[in-house]
Amino acid sequence: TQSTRPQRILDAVQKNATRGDPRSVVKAIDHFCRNKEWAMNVGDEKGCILDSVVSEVNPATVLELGTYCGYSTVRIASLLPPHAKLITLEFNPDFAAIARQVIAWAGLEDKVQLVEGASGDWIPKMKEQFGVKTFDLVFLDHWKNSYLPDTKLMEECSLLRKGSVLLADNVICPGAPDYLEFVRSSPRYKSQYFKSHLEYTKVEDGLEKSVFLG
Ligand SMILES: O=C(NCCCCc1cc2ccncc2s1)c1cc(-c2ccc(F)cc2)cc(O)c1O
Ligand SMILES: [Mg+2]
Repeated sequence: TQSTRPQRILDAVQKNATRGDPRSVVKAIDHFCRNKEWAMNVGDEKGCILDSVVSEVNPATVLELGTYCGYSTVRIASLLPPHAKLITLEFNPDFAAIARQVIAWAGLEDKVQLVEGASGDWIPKMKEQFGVKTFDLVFLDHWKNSYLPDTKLMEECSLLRKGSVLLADNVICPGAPDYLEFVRSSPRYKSQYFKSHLEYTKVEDGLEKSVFLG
């Protein structure tokens, strides 16, 4: 039967990465997506910026919106302190099934809770379902036109505290113009743009880091 791209990414991980070695999982996916088939992982160039923000924040609680194959999930979880928790939401069940296996191959299943469903449904249930008070870091990498409504929803659900960091992928390509305008003009956020490139290409893209001021 015809395999899907996420399945081919998982195959590349299982063939080329070492079980329990997150860096080898990241390397295997980047090699596959750069040399065989493009895929919408945050990638190595923006991934380094992601790593530096995660290390700087040193979060105890992380929310990732948009898991895909688990590439950024593995990058983030591999940098978390012991007992820290990452909740990642994925809408597509086929992507979620592959991501679970990629996260397991990296040996990070104890740090990661993968939840299947839509961000708009799950954000209001975070506290009651997962005992989360607030998120120290949120990585936005899901539907680009959901970045802004979901950020407002997280505020309304008191999931952000003074100092919570939002890091958004793809603010240039495919783009999230309404979100960018909001976080850059709101007095409740301190925003900073990290210029980079669309994963595995020369096209401009970047990450927007926005600190919630409370
Ligand atoms: O759409 C992208 N990413 C979101 C996929 C949507 C998956 C979702 C997850 C989820 C979880 C919870 N609730 C709702 C949702 S919806 C995306 C697209 C490109 C791209 C760039 C240039 C192209 F020519 C073609 C694609 C690059 C990227 O880095 C992306 O992240
Ligand atoms: Mg992305």
